[in-house]
Amino acid sequence: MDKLGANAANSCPLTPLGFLERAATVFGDCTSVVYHDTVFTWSQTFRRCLRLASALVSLGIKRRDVVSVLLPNVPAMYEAHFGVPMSGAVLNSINTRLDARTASVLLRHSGSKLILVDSASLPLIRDALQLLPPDHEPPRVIPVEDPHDHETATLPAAPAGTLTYERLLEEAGDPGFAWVRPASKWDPMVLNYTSGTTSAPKGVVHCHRAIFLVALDSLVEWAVPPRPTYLWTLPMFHTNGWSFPWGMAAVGATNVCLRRVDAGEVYATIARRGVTHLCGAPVVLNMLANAPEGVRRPLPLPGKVRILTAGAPPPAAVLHRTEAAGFEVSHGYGLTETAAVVVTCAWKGGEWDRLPASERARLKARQGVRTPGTAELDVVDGDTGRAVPRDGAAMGEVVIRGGCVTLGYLNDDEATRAAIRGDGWFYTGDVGVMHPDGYLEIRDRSKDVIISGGENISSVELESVLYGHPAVNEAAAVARPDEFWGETPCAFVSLREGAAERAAVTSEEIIAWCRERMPHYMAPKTVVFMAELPKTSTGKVQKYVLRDLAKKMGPTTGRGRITSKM
Ligand SMILES: Nc1ncnc2c1ncn2[C@@H]1O[C@H](COP(=O)(O)OP(=O)(O)OP(=O)(O)O)[C@@H](O)[C@H]1O
Repeated sequence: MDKLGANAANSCPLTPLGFLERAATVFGDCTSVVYHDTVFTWSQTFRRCLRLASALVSLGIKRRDVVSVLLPNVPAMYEAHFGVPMSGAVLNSINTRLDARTASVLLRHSGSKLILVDSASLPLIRDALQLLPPDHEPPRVIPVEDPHDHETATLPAAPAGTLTYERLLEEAGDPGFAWVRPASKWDPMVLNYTSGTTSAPKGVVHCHRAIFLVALDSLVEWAVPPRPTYLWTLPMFHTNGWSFPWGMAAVGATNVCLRRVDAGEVYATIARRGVTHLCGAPVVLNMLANAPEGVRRPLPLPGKVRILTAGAPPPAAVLHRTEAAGFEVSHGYGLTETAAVVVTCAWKGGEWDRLPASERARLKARQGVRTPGTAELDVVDGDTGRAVPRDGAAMGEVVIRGGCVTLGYLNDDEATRAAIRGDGWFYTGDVGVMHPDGYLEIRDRSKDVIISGGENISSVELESVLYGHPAVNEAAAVARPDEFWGETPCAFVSLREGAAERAAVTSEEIIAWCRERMPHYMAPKTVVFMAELPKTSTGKVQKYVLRDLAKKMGPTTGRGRITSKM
């Protein structure tokens, strides 16, 4: 036994890029990507990705160079997930909703050599490049045109001779290219910036091995069958669409691209294409569930549509409403640093299935257990580093270990050391409890906990009660300074369009609703109505913006309740 181990045949570097080569063999004539009337098969997608990879090499891109993309969910974005790393480069997806200043900071930080840019984002990228320091070599810009989009179609065409994406593939691409395989499973493959919810975005690097593991793990955990029809509602720029660009090649899916996500388009596409699977942050579920009846067509849904939600805590009321609209919802938890969902509320069936719908939603709002591919998950006490009791009450920091964890933050050793510690855990910065049945429940981000009179108040718990109010569309709770208690909860809410209860709702009523359902000290002392809550580009509520607003309102005086409209 002692002499056996790794050998030349069993230790070739793990990479998800091989999924595409296999898909071209198994599913060669089946649809791979569809966007309006553009339809590709798996053998075409494979050849287009090889063309992209070889064209990048011909432009001077080398192993470990960073190649960025600033694209919505169009076919070129899907192809970049294979084509860019098949050239040996590291794929860096930039969020299309960023402003020029942030995009410029990311381009500078990543040292990006080339960027594929959607026509609609060309003005933004031009501004971003102008903000780069004069001694910084700017990335080469390759425009990606979209003949199907009426907004970009009205933009002036690229000047003759411009090397656009399609011309690059056509003129410099070799469909028989021997793609650049990673030299090691640890070779970097993707660089993603965090959403910037709590601090400036950090550059998270993942290797081929991690992406290989999480892509397969996510398919297994979500029980994705062969040949699903997958609707791209989740932006691929958001943590690489939680690894599903690669996973969908492994199962030979039909990838239905969607440039913009609105409820009407999603419902219409589900019916037109026979969609079976889609992913979305809770904000997308809320949009689908709260869409007016005229938009929610056809009713009932034409077939089983499964949604995986992650990215922010889904309130039980939102899960309940989405399932009532006919979707089958799975709930997962992950971070940019874990490349995809690594914890899921694995559904036990049996007794759980027999519970009332609202109780099922409450159970499903828990984040759950580690996925099969994640080695370990725990909640530890910040002072002792020991696991907290599994009593559903003791709070601690959520820690994870496994092949999914990032190589680290690009050019930020201090942040890497703070997150990946000597004790072998990755510290998530999320606060949670472990229930007696071994299921994790996130209570907050450590920076979002409200501390009132020495008691920790979970903003997530309070939000879940607020979401249960029939007139509430969105809710977020933050700390407001208080002269007596230190901090008190301040709720920001937007109201549902057309809800009968909307006209009559008052802040007193919202406060009373909460006080009936939770300990009084946890109920908001202040309620602020807003037309819409401020969100990050990945759809998360920007609590730091709300915290600033709450601070600017000045301290409450302990017992006073102040309400306002914004
Ligand atoms: N199912 C979930 N339930 C609760 N929170 C979730 C869930 N999924 C993700 N999250 C939250 O999202 C975070 C990961 O988000 P992401 O990696 O996009 O960047 P960010 O943390 O929002 O940004 P930054 O690190 O720059 O502040 C997690 O740490 C957690 O707080």
